[in-house]
Amino acid sequence: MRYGDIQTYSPYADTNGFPPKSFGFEKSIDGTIGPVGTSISSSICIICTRCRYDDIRSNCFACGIGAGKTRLSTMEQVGMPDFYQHDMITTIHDLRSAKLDNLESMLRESTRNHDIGLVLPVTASDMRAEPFDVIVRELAQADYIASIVVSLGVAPDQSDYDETCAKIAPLGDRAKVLWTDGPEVQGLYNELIESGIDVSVPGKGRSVWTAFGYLLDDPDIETFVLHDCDIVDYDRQLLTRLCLPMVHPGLDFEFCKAYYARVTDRMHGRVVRLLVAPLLRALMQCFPENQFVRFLGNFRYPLSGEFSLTRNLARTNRVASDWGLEVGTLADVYRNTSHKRVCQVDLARLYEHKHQTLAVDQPSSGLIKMALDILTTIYRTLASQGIVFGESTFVTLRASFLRIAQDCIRQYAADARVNSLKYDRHSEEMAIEAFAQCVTQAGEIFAADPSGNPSIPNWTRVRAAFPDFTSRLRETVK
Ligand SMILES: O=C(O)[C@H](O)COP(=O)(O)O
Repeated sequence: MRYGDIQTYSPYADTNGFPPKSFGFEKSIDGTIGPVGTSISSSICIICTRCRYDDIRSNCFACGIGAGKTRLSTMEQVGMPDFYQHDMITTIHDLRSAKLDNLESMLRESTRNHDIGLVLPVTASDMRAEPFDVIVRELAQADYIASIVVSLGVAPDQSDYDETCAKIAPLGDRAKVLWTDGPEVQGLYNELIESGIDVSVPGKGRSVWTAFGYLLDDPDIETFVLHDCDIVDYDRQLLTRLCLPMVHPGLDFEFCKAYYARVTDRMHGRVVRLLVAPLLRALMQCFPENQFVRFLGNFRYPLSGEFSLTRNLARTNRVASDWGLEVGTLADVYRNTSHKRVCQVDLARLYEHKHQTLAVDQPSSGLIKMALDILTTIYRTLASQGIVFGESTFVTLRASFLRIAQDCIRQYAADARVNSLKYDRHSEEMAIEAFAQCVTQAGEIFAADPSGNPSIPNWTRVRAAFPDFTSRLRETVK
């Protein structure tokens, strides 16, 4: 079965037209049985992860109206769960809604001889927002994480650093703030820049790369995990699911990427749904033999910012400094390991985060900038594999993209209708028009500069030139 050929109706809207997350029925507390997702009377209620798990919420902070309704865990649902596997990578589903206690005890057992380092890229404004406090509270109980690096960027003032240190104090000595805008770390960056290693572009990519360097200096850390800090309604189950595939002694994965449904009372994930999913199908039409495009097509949420990887990959992967970070990471994973060692995991939650604007007249910000960075990263990766792009390639790709994206809209509209989600078809049509323009515009950017703004070199290269760099970085952070 090729995805995209079928229409799916899912209680948790699936972004790429993949098979639904689960089929079956559930029961509301008054005994009424209905399709999964309908026993909770309001669609907004689904943003509260906890409402998914057999508890009765009288005061759901996300929606406040979950009272009197209960949802049976997936295991108790009547019907067949989604256990669909793609052809290249492994998918770890949320089949039985495993309880946090079980996951944590498995993780504690698995990490007896296996240290995990967690990277939290955060800006000063996200550090001051409510989700960060929740994240710290949850992590205080995550004793299976050996080291936590809060990589603080867009934080020019000493007070930003001081406040972050104060906020993470409950995490104890295992947590450190890596202040990327601070004078000491800037001094280290300058040293690299002067010797021709370009780390001049600030952003999430550089923050993540620097945190990897810090963790690499600790020889005990075997698994590196990363998640964003703007996740609304965070709980540490997300973290356990991201770590387990990497650390469980019975498994042999080297890279694990998260997926989830970005849904509240409507579908979000506009770039994934309206750009990346149709683009990958269009690329498959243009380059049916290309394995990398097929590999990307296996990911249910290729832009998720949450992933875990081995020490070896953290050392050998390059890191893009722009919005190409997620797709660029997948490109390096594809190059540096076997697809058999790659998995994606359902974080067993609906995921809400802060949203950026989609303003067509602002190509240097918001979702248009994100789209351009993603497209140029994909084009450059394909070119590096020997794919030849002519001007007409981008014209054809755009035409193909537009037609497929229109089909996607029809699918999302149907999915939204059956799930009682709001769906603004007009703004979705406007978005794909804007993204279609990006397809050719990114082609021009690529043609003008085929290798482009290079990614930050990998740590193997940096440590070859400066063997003591990571230990000096570590000292600086301490
Ligand atoms: O994941 C995405 O597609 C982008 O981050 C945009 O997400 P949003 O539509 O939920 O803001």
